[in-house]
Amino acid sequence: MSTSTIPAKRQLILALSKGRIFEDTMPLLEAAGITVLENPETSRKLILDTNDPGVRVIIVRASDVPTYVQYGAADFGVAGKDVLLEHGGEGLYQPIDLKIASCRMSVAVNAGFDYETAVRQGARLRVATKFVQTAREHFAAKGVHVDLIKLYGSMELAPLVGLSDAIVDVVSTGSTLRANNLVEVETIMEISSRLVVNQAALKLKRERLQPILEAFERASSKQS
Ligand SMILES: Nc1ncnc2c1ncn2[C@@H]1O[C@H](COP(=O)(O)OP(=O)(O)OP(=O)(O)O)[C@@H](O)[C@H]1O
Ligand SMILES: O=P(O)(O)OC[C@H]1O[C@H](OP(=O)(O)OP(=O)(O)O)[C@H](O)[C@@H]1O
Repeated sequence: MSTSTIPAKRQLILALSKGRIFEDTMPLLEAAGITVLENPETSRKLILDTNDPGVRVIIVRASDVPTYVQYGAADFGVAGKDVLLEHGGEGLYQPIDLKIASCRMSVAVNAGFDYETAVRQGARLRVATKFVQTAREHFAAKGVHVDLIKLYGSMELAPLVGLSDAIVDVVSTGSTLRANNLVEVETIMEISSRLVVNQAALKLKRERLQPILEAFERASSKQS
């Protein structure tokens, strides 16, 4: 059956990012009976077919997943809590914590930097991060004055070359911090990835979406 014979309200588009989110979402899709027929690591295609002619996967940057879903260009997607907090969640229904791509959001500094004393003495800190909303809220709640420097990657470099006193970044094994002689001084929050659904799609395509959401929920609760 070609996609053109499937009514629009039965066609679904899922937004995923390459790498850990794509890989960790595959078993959940399999649990819903959906197999992606192409591998984004080896193919340059951005729209991937599945064994279900009514379901396609689009490959976008991790931080762009909420935007595609918010505007309805994708019906649903998978995004980290870190990314969702920066986006704000407008237009998104977030029904399931998939408990994949688990990590934590932390503050880290150069091994020699006395963060506690700097905070206690009311120093103004320069903080480099991709997660400016989360960092702003964290330091405001602590009453710490910060100048935030927006970066798009490799945050760990910033304190090493004097761009910042501290970073706010995600940490999993801690090996990137250790390799760069940085220490974690505060955990801001635990992070995992969530299923996000376009609010209009949830109403208009509920019949098609519901069984997939239920399969994701069952499969993710088995993983935890
Ligand atoms: N080291 C890690 N271990 C486990 N989960 C992680 C790790 N790093 C990031 N994550 C989680 O996985 C999600 C996707 O990470 P990924 O590295 O694929 O994208 P990114 O490079 O951070 O995003 P972008 O390409 O938009 O800059 C993150 O939003 C975060 O929730
Ligand atoms: O504590 P660890 O296990 O070392 O993980 C932390 C690292 O993981 C992420 O980077 P990633 O591997 O996703 O590379 P990226 O920054 O290029 O996305 C994050 O930005 C840290 O650098």
